Amino acid sequence: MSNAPLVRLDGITKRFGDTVALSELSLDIAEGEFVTFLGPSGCGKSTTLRILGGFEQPTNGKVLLRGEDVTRRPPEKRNVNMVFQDYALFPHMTVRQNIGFGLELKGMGKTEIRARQDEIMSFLELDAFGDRYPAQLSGGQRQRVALARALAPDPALLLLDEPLGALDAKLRGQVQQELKSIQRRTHKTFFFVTHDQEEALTMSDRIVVMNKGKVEQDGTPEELYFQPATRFVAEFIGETNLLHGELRGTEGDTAVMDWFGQTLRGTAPAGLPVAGQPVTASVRLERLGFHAARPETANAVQGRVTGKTFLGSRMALDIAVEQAQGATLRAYTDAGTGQALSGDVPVWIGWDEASMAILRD
Ligand SMILES: Nc1ncnc2c1ncn2[C@@H]1O[C@H](COP(=O)(O)OP(=O)(O)OP(=O)(O)O)[C@@H](O)[C@H]1O
Repeated sequence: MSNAPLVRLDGITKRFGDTVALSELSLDIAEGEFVTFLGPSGCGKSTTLRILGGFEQPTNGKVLLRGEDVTRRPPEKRNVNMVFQDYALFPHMTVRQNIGFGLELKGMGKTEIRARQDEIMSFLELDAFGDRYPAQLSGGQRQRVALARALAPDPALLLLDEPLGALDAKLRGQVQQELKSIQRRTHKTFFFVTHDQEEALTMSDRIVVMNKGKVEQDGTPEELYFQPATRFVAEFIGETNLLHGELRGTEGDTAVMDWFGQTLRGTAPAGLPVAGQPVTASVRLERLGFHAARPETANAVQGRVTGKTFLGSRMALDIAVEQAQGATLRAYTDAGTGQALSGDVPVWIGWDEASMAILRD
């Protein structure tokens, strides 16, 4: 069984009465991965986490840990630990006691517990807070104690349910970096749940985008951002241009589409509709380039700047593409280029094939 993935979810369906929270979800997680489950409210993220943790039973399907079926095994017998959004620290226990709690449950001896508490407090820079109670800590420190308590028993898998939700924006960014660095240093497998796409892009090795109880797309942050397979993913992650047109055909990984009389080339996911059908393409704002003359890029159209938004280090431009019946594009450019472009003179806009993903609906 040594080749088995750390976690395998095998055809998990979960129903609550008439609600289908998860529908035949299958997923492997390798040892040491930082996997983020991303999706809108109600898509089944917490339910998946609860099933992995043993707090909930699936209606159908299996949960395997290192190849072993643990579907019916209670949480304390799984070697999996969870960090909750509200941390769930014991208010009447000190930091040291909170960290020791899981170790006592495991039946560790006093000396061993003390050594492990010291080790984990030093690792997470909590040494100075051992005798404090949760109420005497800042939000970020409490978050670290929750993490220390969950890591102390050395679980094979750590489940994190929106653990940064209670932190303000500035602290959140800092704790994101910390959490990522802790994951790297411990080589632990983190399964992180969030509905915040930016957080997912920043922290993860791999993102699983969920929609209505199903996996919408599973890939690296770069793949999901630049090669979204579906319209849902393209719109959920970052800002994008959606170009509505008609599919001309596919040649290997390339798809050719007609966009109001303009022929455009992009990357094609598996399962595209047949030629002649309406399709949507996604191209990110920062992938559009401005040129005085027609560029050599696979895609080039002429347009006029109709609006400018100053964003500090860069500028967002709205462009009307006259050759495409006035359809609009939005692009980011540096502030200097943005300022120099006038709405009176048409400008060429170019982007390459790899920058545009043709989407499945
Ligand atoms: N105990 C329950 N009883 C009935 N329905 C439930 C229960 N738990 C979850 N659901 C339903 O299952 C679906 C998935 O819920 P889940 O909590 O997994 O979503 P989520 O993606 O974690 O959402 P959020 O981001 O809001 O936490 C929802 O429609 C929810 O209403």
